[in-house]
Amino acid sequence: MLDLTGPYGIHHLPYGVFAHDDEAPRVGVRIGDDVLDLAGVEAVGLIDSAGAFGAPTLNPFLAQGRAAWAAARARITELLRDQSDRLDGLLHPVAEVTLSMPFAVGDYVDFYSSEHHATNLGKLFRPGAEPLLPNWKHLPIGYHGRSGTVVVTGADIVRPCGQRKAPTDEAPSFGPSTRLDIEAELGFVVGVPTGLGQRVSVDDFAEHVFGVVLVNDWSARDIQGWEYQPLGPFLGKSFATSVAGWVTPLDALSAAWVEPPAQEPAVLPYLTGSVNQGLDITMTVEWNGTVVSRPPFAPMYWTPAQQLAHLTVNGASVRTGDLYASGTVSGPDRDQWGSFIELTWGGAEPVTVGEDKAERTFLRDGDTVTITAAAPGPDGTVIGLGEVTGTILPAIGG
Ligand SMILES: O=C(O)/C=C/C(=O)CC(=O)CC(=O)O
Ligand SMILES: [Ca+2]
Ligand SMILES: [Mg+2]
Repeated sequence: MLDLTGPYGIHHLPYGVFAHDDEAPRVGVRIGDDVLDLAGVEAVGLIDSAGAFGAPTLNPFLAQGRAAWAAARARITELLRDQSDRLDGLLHPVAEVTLSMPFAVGDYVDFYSSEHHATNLGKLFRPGAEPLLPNWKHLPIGYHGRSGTVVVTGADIVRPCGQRKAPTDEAPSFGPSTRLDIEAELGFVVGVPTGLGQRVSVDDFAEHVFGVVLVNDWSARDIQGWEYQPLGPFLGKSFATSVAGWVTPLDALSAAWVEPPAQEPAVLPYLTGSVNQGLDITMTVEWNGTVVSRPPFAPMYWTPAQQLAHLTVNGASVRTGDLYASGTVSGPDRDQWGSFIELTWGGAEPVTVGEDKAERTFLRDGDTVTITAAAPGPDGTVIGLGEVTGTILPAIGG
């Protein structure tokens, strides 16, 4: 029996790319603990995606736009409700498939939209200075990341090497990062592209963005702390960024929209709109199996629609498969912070993790971090987002 009511029930239907046995990777939709092979469903004539579901990435489907996304979702819902035996052989247990990158990442942008995270990092990176810089409440701060190093959940993360220089060091040194960290984030996946010179208004967000995916923006704080001024993060974050294998369509999140925090001072008109909402999503961060934090997305200061409006206000185009991440999701309370540099306050206050109750400040080789999340679905149901996991491997050639 298919599980139609759980966190991956019929109200959710996230898309991913999977391979089963020796078959080529193709698009599937998750239902409970199973994956429905949508390329197979199309091959037997039960759905029509103009071939998009046979592709090894979601990109062709993402490019089709909101009407096609809605039609596919309606048809898949109908087929699963019928539980027709025509789907026999097209459902595979999730445990028996291999997930690959769900979409080919176009450009990758990382924002910095949690006031709590920005304040904490300001205090840790720039002690004695005003933690929030003067521009922070006027525009969603972000930087362009490295799309070629975005990897899917389960990929091992090799500890990066680089230059670092603590304020007390006389000169920089080179070696494996000793302050390797995570950042729990929510990513937004662009479906419908824009041309050069075109802006996406706050109200047009849902015409362009297909859905959301959990992100772990691995960060080497020692490398970052030395290199980041004045141009921002570079090699301290570009070695790897992990995403979950399942992309949750916005259409599944209709019950999760919430009023975002009030913005004071008032923002410029291009950052306003009649539909400008936050999402009631709560993440769970596990370090070697121990839950160390539950970051809430609802208090994020800048909304995803404002982020996209800002990203395109200068006429920069977006492409199908572009990924923009929210920035680290940290809430007001200590057990809601989305990075270890915050949770251990710069490495000064270790946390206890794992079965062996080991003390940790930053990541050690062999450590595993897993991020999941939950959001309200329609009629009291729950949407489970997940999971993005990665294990740290020793540095190479340090
Ligand atoms: O305040 C800083 O200098 C640095 C902040 C970050 O490292 C955060 C970042 O990558 C953006 C985010 O995830 O919020
Ligand atoms: Ca980040
Ligand atoms: Mg990264």
